Amino acid sequence: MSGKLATDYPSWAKLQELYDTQHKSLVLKDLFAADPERFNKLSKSYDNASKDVHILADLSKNLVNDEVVATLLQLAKEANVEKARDEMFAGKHINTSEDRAVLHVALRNVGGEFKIPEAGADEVQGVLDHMTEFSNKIRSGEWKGYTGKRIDTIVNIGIGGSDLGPMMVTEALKPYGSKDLKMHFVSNVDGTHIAEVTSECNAETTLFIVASKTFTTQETITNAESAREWFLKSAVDKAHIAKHFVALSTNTPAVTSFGIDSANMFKFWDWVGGRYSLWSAIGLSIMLYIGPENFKDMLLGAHEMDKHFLEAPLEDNLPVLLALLGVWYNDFYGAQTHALLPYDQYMHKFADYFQQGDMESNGKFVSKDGRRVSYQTGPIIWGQSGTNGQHAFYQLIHQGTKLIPADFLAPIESQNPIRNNLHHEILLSNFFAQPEALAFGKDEATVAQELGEQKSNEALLKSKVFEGNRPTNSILFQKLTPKTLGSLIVLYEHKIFTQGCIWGINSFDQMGVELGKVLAKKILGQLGDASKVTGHDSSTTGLIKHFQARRAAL
Ligand SMILES: O=P(O)(O)OC[C@H]1O[C@](O)(CO)[C@@H](O)[C@@H]1O
Repeated sequence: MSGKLATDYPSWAKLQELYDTQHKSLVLKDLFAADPERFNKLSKSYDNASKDVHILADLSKNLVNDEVVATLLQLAKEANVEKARDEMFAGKHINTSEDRAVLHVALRNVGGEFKIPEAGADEVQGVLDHMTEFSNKIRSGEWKGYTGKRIDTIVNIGIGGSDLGPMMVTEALKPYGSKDLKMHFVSNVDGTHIAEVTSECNAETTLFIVASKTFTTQETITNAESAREWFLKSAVDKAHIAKHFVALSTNTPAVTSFGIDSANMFKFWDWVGGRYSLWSAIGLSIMLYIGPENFKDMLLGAHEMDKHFLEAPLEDNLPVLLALLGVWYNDFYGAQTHALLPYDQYMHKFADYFQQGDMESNGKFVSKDGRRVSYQTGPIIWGQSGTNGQHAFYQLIHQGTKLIPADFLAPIESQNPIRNNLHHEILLSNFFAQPEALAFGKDEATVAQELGEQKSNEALLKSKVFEGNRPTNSILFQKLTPKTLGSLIVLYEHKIFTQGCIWGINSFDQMGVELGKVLAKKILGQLGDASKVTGHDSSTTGLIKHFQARRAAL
């Protein structure tokens, strides 16, 4: 990493100048009218070697011209994105604040193609083999619960990266999931979460997966202890825990002191960041559900997108292009957010997943070398599946006062082509229509013509105008298979990496989550006794005391 700030690059100043002098003329209607080849020039195809993953990313509905694109690419060069990328793949300790390598790419290094020194290939394969053997036993019914019955319910207990990835992927790959396993995910420390889930479980046939990289996370350990207490109410004998609790962690001593046999621990390493860990042992719930072969396919799809990121020239490199366009809106247009809008019901957790992936990675105001940056870093990521979002928040995207760049994603083939694909055609009509409406809008003259007599109603006339010129990426993929999903996730992972690199921040630590945790621990020690409530501001003290008084009156 260069240790530079984004503002140190000559292309940064050039982009500002381009924005100042040209943004008023970057009007999609005009840009398309001026260049009939715009779609062909600005849409990029990705096909893997075996031709079973196809992605088309149409970037033409962005507020850019050739000069802006060239300058953005120049920014990637000046920021040494390629060098930083190569350093990540080579195992350099690019997570500088924690002095760690960042090697989630090693977890999907199918066939050992990349030579990555720090990540022991044997160890990675060893854990995959352990996961495979265990998954096969559960899925075949060979693994029995304490009364001799097969496991039919999986409860993954974890939070953040130890929850969101497995949950998003098991939802996305439901068509590949086992019909014999019911999947649950418990994350929130609110007792309601574990209580509601266990109320649907039978202790004799439930497997709890305690997923925590550190095995110290308060929410996860509390939920795991409650699950163990619930389980022992039925099973009584602690020896039965071995058949019903497994752990996914880097922390062997904490796992064994919890009472989980080290043989039932699936290991990973400190070079796997929590929000990049679904490819590791943290993905055990995914493998149990979709089976080892499909899990391997997902890794392969991920690996192939890694290769694309490594090998494609910057101007054809999908993660790099998405990242650069994001920087253009985030830093020059002042866009605060970025919406992820998958038109595939199976991807309904995709935006939730990348809220952590992106915001925990790039929500940083300090550069790698400790300087306060003077520009915007990570955007607010949000969204939900289409067409539901259309009936919730699209009003604001179309006619609100904020610029909201958005990615639309959709499969060409539906997993459920019911009624001769009628639903899918309606869905995709919306997928095509929304970016068109956002880009080209509807002008006052057209509205007036449509209104006829009513056009004299000025307020009505104005309220029906769509200004357009709202940028989108449209990403069409063939079908949401394990391989394709693996590729799509990695597309966004490397987008985040590229942006972090340009902004000069460390995308791989998460210091911003610590302070709240420390304060909560201190407050927990004071909650039981009003006389102990000290060391807070008057608001926090007032709130705690109000809670204590109302609780005491119960
Ligand atoms: O897997 P662990 O160690 O329980 O951590 C859970 C999550 O907590 C965080 O450390 C902070 O939210 C995330 O980065 C991580 O994914």
